[in-house]
Amino acid sequence: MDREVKIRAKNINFYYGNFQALHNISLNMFKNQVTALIGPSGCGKSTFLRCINRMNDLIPEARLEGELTLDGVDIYGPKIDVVEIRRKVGMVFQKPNPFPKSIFENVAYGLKVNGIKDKEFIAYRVEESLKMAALWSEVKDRLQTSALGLSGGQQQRLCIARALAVEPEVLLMDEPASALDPIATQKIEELIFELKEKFTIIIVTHNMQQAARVSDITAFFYMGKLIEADTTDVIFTRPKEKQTEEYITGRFG
Ligand SMILES: Nc1ncnc2c1ncn2[C@@H]1O[C@H](COP(=O)(O)OP(=O)(O)OP(=O)(O)O)[C@@H](O)[C@H]1O
Repeated sequence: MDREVKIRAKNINFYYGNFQALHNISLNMFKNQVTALIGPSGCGKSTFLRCINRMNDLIPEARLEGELTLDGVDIYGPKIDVVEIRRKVGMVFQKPNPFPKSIFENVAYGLKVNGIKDKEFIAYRVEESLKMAALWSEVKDRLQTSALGLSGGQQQRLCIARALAVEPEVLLMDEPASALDPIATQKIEELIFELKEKFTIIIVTHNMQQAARVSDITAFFYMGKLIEADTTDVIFTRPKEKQTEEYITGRFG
């Protein structure tokens, strides 16, 4: 398969003060593929994910070493505009976190923050984004009602639409379905499958079946180290490392 590297991590070390949370992580993440980060609690999956859009910058005493590139450009380079990185690399969190505003305003938010004032364009992007997030048909007649009136699954798809509105290239998802029921989870998984046609997706999940269902590449983290990364099929059927095998067969973690 001809795969284009979208994000390249090379020898990443990450520290919270004196505590080293990531040890020498090197991983290629490919365009239009889903990369799943799996591993037991506290192994550094979310930390690694947050390095990609510089969310960890907000944490005092946090420090990164190594090289992280997006389309070959250093995400931590001196000339980088962090706001632009976060536009290109959108994020969806574990708990749906819509703003206490209307459905429309939630999706339009990022556009307005980016200085877009053209109302017609905003309305067009809101509709497009809600369609991409498979939510449009459920909300098109109530766009001006509060987002907080939506179900948990709908709220999460709204947060995905909000992330998509500013036309990102990469979508980071930190356990996006862990707070949802099985039906809402299935919808999110189907959505991920559709979205990878347009975006590069990196997902943290505790749920190994989910990783197996949605991802092309799986990376197994353990105690801040990347133990093994390979195609999802290889990781789940014939991993090379004993620790990976023990984890995916449920013998620890
Ligand atoms: N803001 C922070 N300050 C200090 N230490 C932190 C911070 N965030 C995470 N850590 C520590 O870094 C390590 C990795 O945490 P991280 O949240 O990345 O793991 P994780 O694999 O995503 O875990 P989980 O699956 O439970 O979310 C843990 O030991 C955690 O306690």
